[in-house]
Formats: sequence, C-alpha cells, structure tokens
Amino acid sequence: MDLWSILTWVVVIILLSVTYWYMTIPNNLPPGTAGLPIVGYLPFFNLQPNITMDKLAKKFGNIYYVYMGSQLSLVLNDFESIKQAFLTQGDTFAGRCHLTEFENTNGEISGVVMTDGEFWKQHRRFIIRNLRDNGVGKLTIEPLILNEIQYFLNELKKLDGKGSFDLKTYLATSMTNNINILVNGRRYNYDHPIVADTLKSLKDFEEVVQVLPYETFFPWLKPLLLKLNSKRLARLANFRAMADKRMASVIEETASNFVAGQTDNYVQAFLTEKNNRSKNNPNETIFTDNGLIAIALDLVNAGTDTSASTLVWTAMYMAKYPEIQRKVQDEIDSVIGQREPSYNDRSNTPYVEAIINEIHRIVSLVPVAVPHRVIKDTTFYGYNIPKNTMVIPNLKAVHYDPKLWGDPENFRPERFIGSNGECLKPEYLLPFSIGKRACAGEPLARVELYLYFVSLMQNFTFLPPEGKELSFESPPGFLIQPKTKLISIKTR
Ligand code: HEM
Repeated sequence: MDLWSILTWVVVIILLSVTYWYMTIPNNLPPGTAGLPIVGYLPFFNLQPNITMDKLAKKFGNIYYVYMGSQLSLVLNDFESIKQAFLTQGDTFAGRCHLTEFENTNGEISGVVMTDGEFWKQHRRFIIRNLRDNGVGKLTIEPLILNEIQYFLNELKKLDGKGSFDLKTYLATSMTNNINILVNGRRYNYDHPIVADTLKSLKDFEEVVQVLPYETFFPWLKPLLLKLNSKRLARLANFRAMADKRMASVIEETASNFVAGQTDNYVQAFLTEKNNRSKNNPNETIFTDNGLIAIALDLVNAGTDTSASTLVWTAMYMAKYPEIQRKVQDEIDSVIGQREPSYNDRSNTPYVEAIINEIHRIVSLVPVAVPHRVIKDTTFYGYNIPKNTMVIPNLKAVHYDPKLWGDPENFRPERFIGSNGECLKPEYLLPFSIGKRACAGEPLARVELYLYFVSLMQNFTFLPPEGKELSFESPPGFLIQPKTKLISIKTR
C-alpha cells in the first residue's frame, strides 16, 4: 500500500469514528458537550473538576451533559436541580459508578460508599441504625467523645510556645479514635501502631487519589499502567492492601472476645446480625466477613479526614480573623465557661453554629460529593437521561451561588444569624449532600465539630504560623484540604 492509500484509510477511519461518536449521543439530552471522540471532555478537566464544571455551566446552564471518555455524565450546578434529582427523584439517582480508585486488591468494589443496590441499601440502613443505637445523635456518645477530646487537648497543650505545628495530624488521630470507639469499641493511645498505620495510609490516599482519573473511564489502562510501574497506582494498591490487613486484624481481635448477641459496637452488631441471618439462610450474601472489613474501612476512611480537615480549616479561619475568634470565645465564655461542653449547648451558642456553617459553605470540603449513577432510564426537567449516566452534583457551586448568598467570597458567619439572634439553617447549605446517599456519618460529624470547636476555643487562641502567611491553597483531591496545615496556638 502506498503512502496516499494509508493516509486515505487513516482519514476515513477518523471520519467514521467521529461520525459514530456523535451518532451515539442519545437524543433529547440537556445542553452540553461530547468533547473529542473516545476521550470526551476528559482532557479539558482541571484536576479540581468543579472549576471546569463552573466554566461549562456558564456556557450550557446549570444542568448539562458532558462525556468523560465514553461515560455520559450529567452535571448539576445549582440547588434546585440537585434537590430535584436527589430528593424528588431520589431512588432513580441513588446509584454509584465503578470508580477504579476505590477497588480493593481483587479489583472489586465493596463497602457502603461505592456500592449500590440491595447490598448498599441494607448496609446503609444497618449503619445508621447501629450509630443511633450506640448513641450517635443522642447524648450517650458524648462522654466518649469528650473523653477522647481530653487526650487530644493534653497533646496540644504540650505545643504551646513551641512554634507552628501540623494540627491535622493531631485532629486526624483523635477522629480516627472516635470511629474506632464506634466500630470496635476501643480507643488507642496516640503512639499505637494501628493509629500510625491508619494515618499513613490515609495520607497516601490523599496524595494520590483523583476525582476523574483516566483509568476509571478506560479500565484497560489500569493493568497497563501497573505494568509500566505507575507510582500513583502502586501507592493506591499499597494503601488498600495495608488498610485491608489492618482492619482484618482489628476485627479479629474484636471477634475473639465476642459473645453471641452483643451489639455494643459496629463489629459486634455485624457479627450478631450475620449469625442470625446464617441460621435462617446458610447462603447469606449480604453480611459477610469481607463485607465487614470493607464497610468498617469505609467508616474509618470517610470519617477521619473529613471531620479533621473541617476543623483545621476552622482553626485557620480563626487565625485569619482574630475579631471573629474573639467574638466566639466571648460567646463560649459567657454561655459555657470552663465546664465541659455539651451538644445540647448549641441552641445557646448560635455564633459557634454560624461559624461551623460558614466553614462548611466557604470550604465546601467535598466539592462534587461522590458521583452518583442513574439506575434506570428517566426524564429530568423534560430531558431524557439514560440508565447508567454518571451524575455529578457541584455542591461547591451551590455554596458560591451569589443568588443564594449575595457575597459568597467573603467569610461572614453573620449571614447565618437570624433577626432574633438564632442560627439559621438554610436548606441550600449542603456539606453532607442530600437524599438517599447523603453522608451516613452526618450526625456523628455534627457532634464532633461542635464539641471539638468549643473545646479548642475554651483552651486556645489560634495564630498564623510564626514568620509565615496563612495559605488557603488546597491540592487537588476528593476533599478540599489545606496544602499547608501549619498553625500556632497560644493557651488562654
Ligand atoms: C465534616 C465531615 C463530613 C463531611 C463534610 C461529609 C460529607 C460527605 C459527602 C458529601 C458524602 C457524599 C454524599 C453523596 O454522594 O451525595 C458523604 C458520604 C458518606 N459519608 Fe460523610 N462526611 C463527613 C463525615 C463523615 C463521618 C464522620 C462519617 C463516618 C461515620 C462519614 C461517613 C460517610 C459514608 C458512609 C458515606 C457514604 C454514604 C452512601 O454512599 O450511602 N462521613 N459524606
């Protein structure tokens, strides 16, 4: 074949694939873009996808489609469309996509965060019931968290006058203990290998996880990249292997002291449920040993960095706005004084609540939540949305919508204070998302944020790191985490 024939064939193949690409776009989608054949719009996405999503919303409106590789995706960029999808059409929009970043070492997706269908439904219900039974959302969890806070405060007190330090490590250590208390009924000393190992693996994950990695949309890439020694994928695989091993040993320890019928912590309750089900059905597939490892890990992974980073941001904003810090300390001094705080105090401390709300809004810690999936063909605002469309809610766009907030760029807790001095709870503040897939740990996170923030403000004043400017930059990732976590404290 001569050169001209080869070139002609190449042009024909390109034209055919472009035609095929555009012909396979379903009819009656909302406005949007298919991007380029095969790769879709993926190459044009910023590593912080919400930035690109905002730009596309300016062109296509608040509901639009975009292709990630050949994966059709629906982006929801305002409160009304997210509410319609996740509340009004909640069941249809409650699926999850297969994200390779969350595969276990066998290439499977398990646990509760990334699964859907009957397995997810039963486990989500079980987790929420178990957290409630163990006192989350009620006051019975409070003494356990307050006890953990004492250990945490004692560590921080040693740092006064010693220059700036990484607050996140201390907070993550303490938060992971709160989850340990719920999952396996015990806290660990801060130098215990389980704690060090958990923090190391979470740090590894934070450094390498991507929201829209190419391997998710081109699964054949993953084995290829692993063969080519991709450091990122190797670290991800290592994170998962270490985490599975650690959790298996924690569960084994808890199970070795387990007496049939116990339900004092999550592992015990799970084993009791599993035994009861196995008696009735020897082929039980929902409550399994591997399921327990994956779900317990999900709780540790979802419940550690989220609450810890929210509190690091809070400390940084307090250091940046000393007059706001002074005002909240005054409120705490006059309402609670030096006694231990209680979650019941919150109705008398509206400014504490307003600051926590404003941190949720301005930080938007999980900017695009976790992608959802449409589980059956549906219509949405008159458009046809096919089964298996990925759905990405841009929660950060809601938190920065000037129509809802007026001056979203400003840190202004007062926006949450009502005319009678009470703390407002607008329905469009969505840090935990909404609907069937909303954060299962929200009640725990709310108690933690309140008790830790009040305890910190009773004991310390936050200051910028010595000799340095506070930086509010954050590296790309699932969570918006501060790039530089250094901060100074002064004991009050
Ligand atoms: C400030 C703290 C937290 C924030 C901002 C947060 C936020 C979120 C968000 C946005 C989602 C995704 C919702 C969606 O897909 O629509 C989520 C899911 C989840 N979170 Fe949290 N979270 C926090 C703390 C926690 C804690 C402490 C736990 C653990 C006990 C937890 C457990 C979970 C679980 C299990 C899911 C998956 C729910 C499902 O897919 O059904 N989170 N969280």
